[in-house]
Amino acid sequence: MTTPNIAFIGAGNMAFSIIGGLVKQGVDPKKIWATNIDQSSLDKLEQEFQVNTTQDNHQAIAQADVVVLSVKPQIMKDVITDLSESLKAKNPLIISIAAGIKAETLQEWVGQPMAIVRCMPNTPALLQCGASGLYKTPEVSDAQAEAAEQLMNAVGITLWVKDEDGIDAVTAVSGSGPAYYFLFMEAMQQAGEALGLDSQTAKQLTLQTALGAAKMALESSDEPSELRRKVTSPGGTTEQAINTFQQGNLESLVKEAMKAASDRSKELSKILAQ
Ligand SMILES: NC(=O)C1=CN([C@@H]2O[C@H](COP(=O)(O)OP(=O)(O)OC[C@H]3O[C@@H](n4cnc5c(N)ncnc54)[C@H](O)[C@@H]3O)[C@@H](O)[C@H]2O)C=CC1
Ligand SMILES: O=C(O)[C@@H]1CCC=N1
Repeated sequence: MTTPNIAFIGAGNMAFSIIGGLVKQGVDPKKIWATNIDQSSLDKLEQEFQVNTTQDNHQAIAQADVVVLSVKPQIMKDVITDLSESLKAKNPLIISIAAGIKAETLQEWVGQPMAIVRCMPNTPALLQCGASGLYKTPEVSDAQAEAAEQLMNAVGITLWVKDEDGIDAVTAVSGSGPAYYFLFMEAMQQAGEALGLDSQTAKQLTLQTALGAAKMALESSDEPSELRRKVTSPGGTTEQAINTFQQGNLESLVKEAMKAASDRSKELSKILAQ
């Protein structure tokens, strides 16, 4: 892909994953600028990926065709207010990865309508296995939308949502989703240990099983429910485990948990817009 100059403002965990994915995909690290108030985070990025780094957000924006806003939602207002003049002067495509901040709010903080793509990525971007949901404002040109899509395609799959509310759902599914699977892995490893396996054996079996199940679900023409059926012999062992999960209302718990994530995204939109 022809890479634009990209500035990551607030390059912490999530930006680290995206930058790592981009560089591993062959993007020229010299096209990437990363900023942070914390010099040790910048040193790590520079050592691992040889990208340009600076503590000066204005300097990074001055180089950029695309500005990725990747600070925590709670400090976004202060950061944008400070950068408002630089953003207006450069007029880049802005990609915000912050959970729960509406494009309209970002535009208000900049002080004028801007081309904004809201992107909800996830940390497996580091391994080019990310999943991102994208939403664009009317100010985004076709070329800019394509640039945003290409950028995030370099680190995984991208799907556009038509309504901005869709980003709340994407956040609950794939943005936060890796943490749900990690929690499940932790629980399976602990349960394996409780059944007598040593910690390393329980861990390796758990992780390889997660990988194998995800690969099968992705590559098979069968739906996950059918793949599950094929593992579950009538009167066998899996049936006992599945029955136990269902008696514990796993499905409704998952629904409730993901609604809580989506509700928090909506709630943040209201709180942070003030
Ligand atoms: N971590 C995740 O899995 C995901 C995070 N997000 C979003 O990504 C954003 C960042 O999240 P994380 O990377 O987890 O947070 P983080 O805290 O690791 O990264 C933010 C970085 O911004 C730096 N920073 C603070 N003030 C700054 C300033 N004035 N100028 C420059 N840098 C500054 C901090 O030192 C920190 O390293 C959030 O808005 C979050 O909603 C979205 C999807 C997934
Ligand atoms: O927990 C959060 O708020 C962020 C957004 C999605 C994943 N991490």
